[in-house]
Amino acid sequence: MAVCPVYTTQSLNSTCSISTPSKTHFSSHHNHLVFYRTSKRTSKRGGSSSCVITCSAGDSQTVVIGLAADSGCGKSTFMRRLTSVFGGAAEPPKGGNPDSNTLISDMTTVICLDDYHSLDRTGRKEKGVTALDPRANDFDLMYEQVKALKSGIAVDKPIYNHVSGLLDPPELIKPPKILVIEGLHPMFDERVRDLLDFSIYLDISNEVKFAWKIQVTNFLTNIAEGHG
Ligand SMILES: Nc1ncnc2c1ncn2[C@@H]1O[C@H](COP(=O)(O)OP(=O)(O)OP(=O)(O)O)[C@@H](O)[C@H]1O
Ligand SMILES: O=C(CO)[C@H](O)[C@H](O)COP(=O)(O)O
Repeated sequence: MAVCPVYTTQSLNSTCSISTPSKTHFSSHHNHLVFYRTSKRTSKRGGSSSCVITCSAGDSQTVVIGLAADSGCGKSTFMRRLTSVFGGAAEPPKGGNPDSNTLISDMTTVICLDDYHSLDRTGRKEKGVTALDPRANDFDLMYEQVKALKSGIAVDKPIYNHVSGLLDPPELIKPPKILVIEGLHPMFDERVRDLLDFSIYLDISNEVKFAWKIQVTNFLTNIAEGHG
């Protein structure tokens, strides 16, 4: 399995290319990437190595990228960086639900798979399952909607409201050039997995994960105590 730092150029249909310098490293196996941190590596010639990844689909077809990671492992942070490289600021749908999890930029729409929770917060508590449990997610709807978007058909996607813990009325999602589905389970269901042109897993060690959690907790505590 090849391993190299992510000084990566990706090109889509040879018309769009991105360059994302990062300290994160990845290993490449077929078209699946596993990101992780490691010590600095250099090529045999002494310089940093680089890797070019190409992902393409038919001109009229939406390219679908799946980004999987556990909660709090940097999916949003990674996506913000990725979408900004594709162009334009990523923003929630204009005039829509202020608690929408969707981000739209010039070429890219990022859908959060939390929106396919079939059980709301109370429902999960009653059933004794977490959001990570496949039984708490509607994979049939996820498949139907990702398939429709990939085929150029708009969908009314549900919204899981992280503020209230409830399922809100759906929002209209139009097919973008690049569709990113990010969340706990973009690769769990075989039908959804087969729709992915490119998949990414952020594999964050517990040590780093806990450090980030502490960072967030300290930040929120400071705000709550008025030191923000
Ligand atoms: N590469 C990074 N370096 C340092 N901190 C990071 C990095 N990526 C994410 N973080 C921090 O980790 C925290 C969680 O990141 P983020 O919100 O992107 O994760 P998430 O997977 O989208 O979370 P959730 O599942 O709750 O939606 C944030 O405070 C963010 O600043
Ligand atoms: O972010 C998550 C998974 O990706 C959350 O863990 C899950 O959606 C449950 O959300 P909440 O704790 O707001 O009810």
